[in-house]
Amino acid sequence: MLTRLFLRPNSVILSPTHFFLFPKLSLTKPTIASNAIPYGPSLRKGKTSLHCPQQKQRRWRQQQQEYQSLSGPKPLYQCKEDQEGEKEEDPDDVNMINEDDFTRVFDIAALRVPAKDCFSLESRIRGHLLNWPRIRNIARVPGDEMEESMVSLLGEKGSEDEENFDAFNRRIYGKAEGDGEELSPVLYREKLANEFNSRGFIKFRNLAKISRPKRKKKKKMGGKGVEGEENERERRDEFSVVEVVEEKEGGDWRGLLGDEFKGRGKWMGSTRLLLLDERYAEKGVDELPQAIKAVAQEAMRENSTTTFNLVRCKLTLFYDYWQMNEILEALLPRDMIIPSAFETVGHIAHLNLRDEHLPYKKLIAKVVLDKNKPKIQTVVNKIDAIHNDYRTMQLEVLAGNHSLVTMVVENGLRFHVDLAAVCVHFTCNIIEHSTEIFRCLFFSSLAENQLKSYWNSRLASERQRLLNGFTHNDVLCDVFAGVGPIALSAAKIVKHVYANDLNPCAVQYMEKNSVLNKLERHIEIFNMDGRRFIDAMYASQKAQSITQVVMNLPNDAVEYLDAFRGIFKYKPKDKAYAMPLIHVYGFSKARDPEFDFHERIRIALQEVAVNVEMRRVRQVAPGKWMLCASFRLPTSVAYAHTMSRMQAHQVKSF
Ligand SMILES: C[S@@+](CC[C@H](N)C(=O)[O-])C[C@H]1O[C@@H](n2cnc3c(N)ncnc32)[C@H](O)[C@@H]1O
Repeated sequence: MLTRLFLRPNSVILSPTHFFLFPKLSLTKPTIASNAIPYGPSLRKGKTSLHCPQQKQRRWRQQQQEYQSLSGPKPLYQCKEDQEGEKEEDPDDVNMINEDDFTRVFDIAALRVPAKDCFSLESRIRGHLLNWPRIRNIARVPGDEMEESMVSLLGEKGSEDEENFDAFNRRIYGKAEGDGEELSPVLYREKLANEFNSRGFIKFRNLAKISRPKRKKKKKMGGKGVEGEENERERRDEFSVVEVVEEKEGGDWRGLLGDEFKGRGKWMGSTRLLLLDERYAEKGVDELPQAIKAVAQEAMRENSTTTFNLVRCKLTLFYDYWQMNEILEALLPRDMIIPSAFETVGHIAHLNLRDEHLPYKKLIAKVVLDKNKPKIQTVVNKIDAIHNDYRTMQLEVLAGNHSLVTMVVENGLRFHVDLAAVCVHFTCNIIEHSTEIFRCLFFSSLAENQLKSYWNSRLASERQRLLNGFTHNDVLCDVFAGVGPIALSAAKIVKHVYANDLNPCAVQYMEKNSVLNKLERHIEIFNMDGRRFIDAMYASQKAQSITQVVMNLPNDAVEYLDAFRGIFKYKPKDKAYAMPLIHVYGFSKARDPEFDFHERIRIALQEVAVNVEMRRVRQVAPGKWMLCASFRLPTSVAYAHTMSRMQAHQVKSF
């Protein structure tokens, strides 16, 4: 999977000496005058706060340290972070990110409205609401919540009679309906029995549900059950807090909207805050737009008990609120390109940092990790140029855990990919190095210096397209199968698959993955050179059954097409063999990539393949395309008696 971020020069104005040290900037002043700042939330706006819990904790730690230096003996309690704080400051140290410095407090205004009306009001005045990304326009008011069932027991707001409280009393203490006398235990049990049937409560449906929770809904972490939803809500709310700092007296509202808008002396029912657009932060009631007043008046007319209040609020956005690019913009030097994308393989994020990023690699990785948890657990970066035939390069774990064994799920199948054995650095081959981030990985451990396995998440949709062309009558040959994303997915569809790869580790993983996905009976796996594999397949009885061949080694696959020359040369010509449909991948930098690729196919086959279906898979670098050509093997090639120049060369050198 590719995660895209913004690609733009860093626009934060920081002094060069402060570039990395955004956290060391003044905590009390916004970094830039807010009038120069665009609309919406920004780290360059708002106030930093010394009153949020994290800030308090930090100050407490500072005080502890001061105390230590003054009084000599260490305090009895010293937290782990304090101990770590004694280390010398390392610019590479990921702890350089001080999350508190990303806390911003914004003064805003809000309408305090009855909870039951908040959604309809929100949709009617949406254009005047805050509408900040990831911040809900409707906020809860801590302390004035009451359960719906409790409210219905207490009765409608404003009703003066005591009846509802009697009913409430009766439910709790088991009093009789009319006289309020307490029931005898026998009568009370009988009354309760009437309220049950065999499946649970009749009157309290919700209680009945609680008493019989559905098992599936009991999932804990991230599940979509009741608990999962609650966790999700908590998580979503963690990055921001809305607090009411001042309630405007209702006098103004009374003048504008009627007598009901008076101060909140007693509990008026559950309420919600409708967060108003930032431009109304300092406005009074009479300065609010006519549209808001009209909606309030109308709601008032419809229900005389409805009340509205204009309140001043503090919206605090924490480190968790800001997106990766915003944090990096603030941390990295001015004019530096913000790392724009990373590739993921299971729980691992792979960065391809430029040289200029290297001094900040741990910082960048920490932000990537923080902002993509829990899916991403490890962040790695290429640390060396591609330097051999296999175009291997070394990767370095920058942040998170060092586990590089991961699992990728594609097409409902699970694929184990072992990115390295034990060492922090590991070698990985890529098909082609370019300015673009990371293409294909052929991972291997440094210790063994051999390929581990290959995975390219970017080709998932291409693989799907290919799979759509297979039917259960097909027999497939995957010449360069890797750990088997095409071969194993196809094994679910087609009659049989013959899969091959030169890399023994890839083959080992392909075998493991076939067992893991219970497909071992539908696939036969080989470990040999692609050209030999084609020869072996067509020299055997399997030749007649093969209907499709996939050749996905984009740098070289086309050169292997010569292996198809003469595959049927010893077969009787009168027997009509079905020619396989070949899907071959390749790169082209030519101005006309399709023509160029067609030419290379023609040279390898020494024939012109007709009806070639050519498509551009994706652009892998500026001016460079990955292509896929699908064509039926020409009969003249299959029955050819002359060898291709490449085959002849091979025989000679052998
Ligand atoms: C681009 S990967 C394709 C893997 C798989 N088809 C996929 O989509 O993930 C190419 C694979 O070809 C293998 N390979 C490279 N040279 C080979 C050769 N001469 N014969 C057979 N396999 C080879 C590599 O080990 C690698 O796993």
